[in-house]
Amino acid sequence: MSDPILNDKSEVDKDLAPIRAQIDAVDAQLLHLLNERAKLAQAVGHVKQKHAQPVFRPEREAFVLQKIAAQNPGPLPSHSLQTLWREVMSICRAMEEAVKVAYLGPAGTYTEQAMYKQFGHAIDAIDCTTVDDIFRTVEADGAAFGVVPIENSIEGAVNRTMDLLLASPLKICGEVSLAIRHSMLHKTGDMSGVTTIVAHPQALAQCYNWLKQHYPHIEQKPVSSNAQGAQMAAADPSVAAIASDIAGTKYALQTVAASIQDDANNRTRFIVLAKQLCGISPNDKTSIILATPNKAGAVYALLEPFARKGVSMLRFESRPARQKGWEYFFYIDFAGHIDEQHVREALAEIEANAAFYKCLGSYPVTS
Ligand SMILES: O=C(O)C(=O)C[C@]1(C(=O)O)C=C[C@@H](O)C=C1
Repeated sequence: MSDPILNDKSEVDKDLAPIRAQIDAVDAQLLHLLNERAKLAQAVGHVKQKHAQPVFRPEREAFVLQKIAAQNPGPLPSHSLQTLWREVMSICRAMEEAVKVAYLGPAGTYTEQAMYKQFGHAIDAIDCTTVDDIFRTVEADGAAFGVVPIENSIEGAVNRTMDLLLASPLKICGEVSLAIRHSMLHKTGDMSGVTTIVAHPQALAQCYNWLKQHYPHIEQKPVSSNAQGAQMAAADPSVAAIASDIAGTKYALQTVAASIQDDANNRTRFIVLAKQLCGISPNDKTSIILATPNKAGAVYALLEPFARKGVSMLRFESRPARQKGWEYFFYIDFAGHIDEQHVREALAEIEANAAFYKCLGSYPVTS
């Protein structure tokens, strides 16, 4: 008697074979077209080299991604295609030149995730131990770009980044927003012998209620990054770490509990630092730092040109000024690009009246 399972299998194979032949044919076309695209990127690379232009053009990539979503006939979701296209552009870019990007390491941090989200994986990633290190590396041309966290939806601004932006000559040429999902990670998954939970102080704060409810008696120890905590947990079973599942996989840890952050909408925004300025994209924002003379109504008066010229403010943060004479520096993000007429006019008036003015750059908005 013939085996029914084998019979079924050959039936399935018979039905699949013609569809798989079509997939093979489509793959061959994709392969050809992707290589054609890479050759064109190489040609772009030669032109850029001739005119000493930077290889990475965030505004052009923003246009390409917008076009992909606008022209997408489906059924593939646009956001998935955009993820794919970021990698395609990353590989094409690498054919022009290997782009060096400094990030807050070690491997497995959220900053690493943000870097790959922005640049794709075909880059030379350089891991740095502090935000200061990233600024220094890019300033000294050790990397063309740096990715640093700037604000978290629960914890607010990353003060060190804000302070360094004030002093550094670097510009902002991009931003990345990342959903932050923390997991409790342990070498074996058995928490009974754990005496210490380690994580970056922001991660400990973001899981405050969950930790109070589940592990109120275990000591919490802040470390310089969640990935460093994951490394510690991998080496010592008395240590558990709060970090991403990606870090867990990287350091061969078990997930004891996933998504333990107190706020389900926990997001961190990162910025991309560079020496280069960014051209106009389909949807830009600009970041500036201001200080006003210390008198009543000064901030209102200083920002009045924004209202008059129709410029929308997106973010307003203050940092205490250390120098004498000013009380605060104001960090302002607004919609638009410095090369747009109405923005240029508003900024010219603001700069003329400010006690301090610094433009950090215009760059494509990302969700
Ligand atoms: O259009 C360019 O300037 C390119 O270099 C091509 C390309 C792409 O692959 O589409 C690659 C890198 C740039 O960052 C932008 C776009």
